[in-house]
Amino acid sequence: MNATPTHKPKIFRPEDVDYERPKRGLDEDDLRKQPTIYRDDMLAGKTILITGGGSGMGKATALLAARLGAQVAICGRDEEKLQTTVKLVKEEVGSDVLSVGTNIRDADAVEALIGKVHDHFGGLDTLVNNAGGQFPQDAIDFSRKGWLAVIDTNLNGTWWMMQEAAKRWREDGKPGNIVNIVANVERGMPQAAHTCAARAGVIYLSKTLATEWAQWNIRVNCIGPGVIETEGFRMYPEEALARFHKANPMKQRGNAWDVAEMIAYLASPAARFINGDLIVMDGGQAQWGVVWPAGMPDYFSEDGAA
Ligand SMILES: CCCCCCCCCCC/C=C/C(=O)SCCNC(=O)CCNC(=O)[C@H](O)C(C)(C)COP(=O)(O)OP(=O)(O)OC[C@H]1O[C@@H](n2cnc3c(N)ncnc32)[C@H](O)[C@@H]1OP(=O)(O)O
Ligand SMILES: NC(=O)C1=CN([C@@H]2O[C@H](COP(=O)(O)OP(=O)(O)OC[C@H]3O[C@@H](n4cnc5c(N)ncnc54)[C@H](OP(=O)(O)O)[C@@H]3O)[C@@H](O)[C@H]2O)C=CC1
Repeated sequence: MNATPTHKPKIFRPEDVDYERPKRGLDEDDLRKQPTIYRDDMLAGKTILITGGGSGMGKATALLAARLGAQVAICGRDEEKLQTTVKLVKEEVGSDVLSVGTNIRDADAVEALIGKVHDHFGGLDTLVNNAGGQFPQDAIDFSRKGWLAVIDTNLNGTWWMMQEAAKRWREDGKPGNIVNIVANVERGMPQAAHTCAARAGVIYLSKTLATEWAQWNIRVNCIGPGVIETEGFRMYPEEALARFHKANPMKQRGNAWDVAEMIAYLASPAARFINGDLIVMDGGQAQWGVVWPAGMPDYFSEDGAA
């Protein structure tokens, strides 16, 4: 007997995104006002490369790192978004950000990017793999192209970045530091199975490389954000957004600055003995509940089919 589908989630596609919706997360005015506990020369003399630096957590990290004295490089696919970060940092800190349009899925482009950062700054200290994304959908309905797009971006793209950065560190005999932004996947992620698979891959890749690459003084760690309100939220339906924060016992959303401050810590000398770790920033969500970003199927509701 065929089960009758009772659950028809509204899936937002990029063309459905309404950019006139209320702002999501910290805007530039908010970012300018964020305080930091760190000393203002904490990252002086360090070079940091942030993928996906044109928005959300990547943009917040670029600004914070520049404020702490780092030389900053960013990449992403959308030149317009990248330029908003370049301008923000210039206005706030006065320093120039190196911006290189790059699709991290393209291994040749990634190799060129790492080369440009080395040529421009004379080296790289910390790589932040923040670029990524997915769309909420029941796994059974994923198209092949959709599955491949998410795996290629979040797993393969992150790997190309890690490998190219590490090759240069090994060649130059310089220490290296990698921070991978993943997600809170320990209980699985219904309606985000593609990203869950990719992020779990990155976490265990990172744990493995933390050992394999320790001989070259390269550290590898991950940050697993829970619900962090950013521009990326515009991809989700309002009904889902109204529920996201209820999936953690604090009943709050994190913000891009929370994550930026953790990244800055991992980029600092204070983190020199942290390696192969996953730092979860989810307000306790892992112990509390799961999110259904495209709507919970009736089966799971209290009076749903048993
Ligand atoms: C890690 C959180 C998981 C969420 C679940 C828990 C919810 C907790 C709350 C936290 C919310 C978290 C939010 C974020 O992570 S926001 C920050 C990240 N930003 C994004 O995710 C940006 C939006 N996503 C994308 O840009 C795309 O999804 C993608 C990552 C796939 C980009 O790939 P590409 O550039 O190649 O995109 P295309 O448009 O060409 O699509 C390729 C194929 O992918 C399929 N697809 C794409 N979008 C959808 C959709 N909305 N619904 C169904 N299928 C989709 C499709 O097959 C595309 O091919 P076609 O267009 O030819 O059909
Ligand atoms: N916000 C949240 O609650 C959570 C977010 N995350 C993850 O954290 C990271 C940052 O997310 P957030 O700041 O919220 O969202 P954003 O959508 O603002 O940031 C994602 C960035 O990734 C870049 N990007 C995506 N695909 C590629 C690609 N193929 N090549 C280069 N750059 C790419 C985008 O830039 P462009 O469009 O220019 O290519 C964009 O700037 C993402 O990996 C996200 O999935 C994880 C858990 C929860």
